[in-house]
Amino acid sequence: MAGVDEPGLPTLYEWAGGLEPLRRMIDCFYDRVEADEALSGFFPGGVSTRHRAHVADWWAEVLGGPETYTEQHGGYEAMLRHHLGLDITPAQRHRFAATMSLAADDAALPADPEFRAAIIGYLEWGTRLAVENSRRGATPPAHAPTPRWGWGVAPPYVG
Ligand code: HEM
Repeated sequence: MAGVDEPGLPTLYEWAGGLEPLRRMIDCFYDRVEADEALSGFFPGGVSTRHRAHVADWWAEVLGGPETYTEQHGGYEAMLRHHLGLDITPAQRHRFAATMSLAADDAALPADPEFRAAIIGYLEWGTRLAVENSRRGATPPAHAPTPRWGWGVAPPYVG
């Protein structure tokens, strides 16, 4: 899948180094979540390998990689379904986002400001939507494409 940026720019997926580094980030993230008193309650019994793989596939697709989540795991509709009714609080959202930022460091993802700003932008957006969609009685769009994220206002500087 092409990125959403100007032609010639690498996708965020390519810049990250492909699926393996994203899997590493998600693994580091859920290892932290399992030990986190604010977040572990969402995953009674721990976070399965299957769950970790699905979430890594979601991130890969959003960042411009292969469309595995849409083709094999149910796409936007499945992702949405998993969050309905979770009733995520703002404090839990913040911990989730901060923990993912730490996990990006744990996994030694590229640390340049442009890449990190872009993925944190997606994280902030996605977690805030997750809070809204998880509220009791929420009526989010039933169908939507899997989002695509790009570099936004700060692509890598090419001198
Ligand atoms: C950028 C933000 C987020 C992304 C990209 C994301 C992604 C996903 C995806 C793709 C799934 C489904 C995995 C599958 O298909 O098996 C999922 C499930 C889940 N997510 Fe999120 N999520 C986000 C935010 C959150 C937040 C803020 C929380 C809670 C604090 C949360 C808690 C959960 C839980 C508990 C499940 C599993 C539910 C179940 O198994 O029934 N997520 N997430």
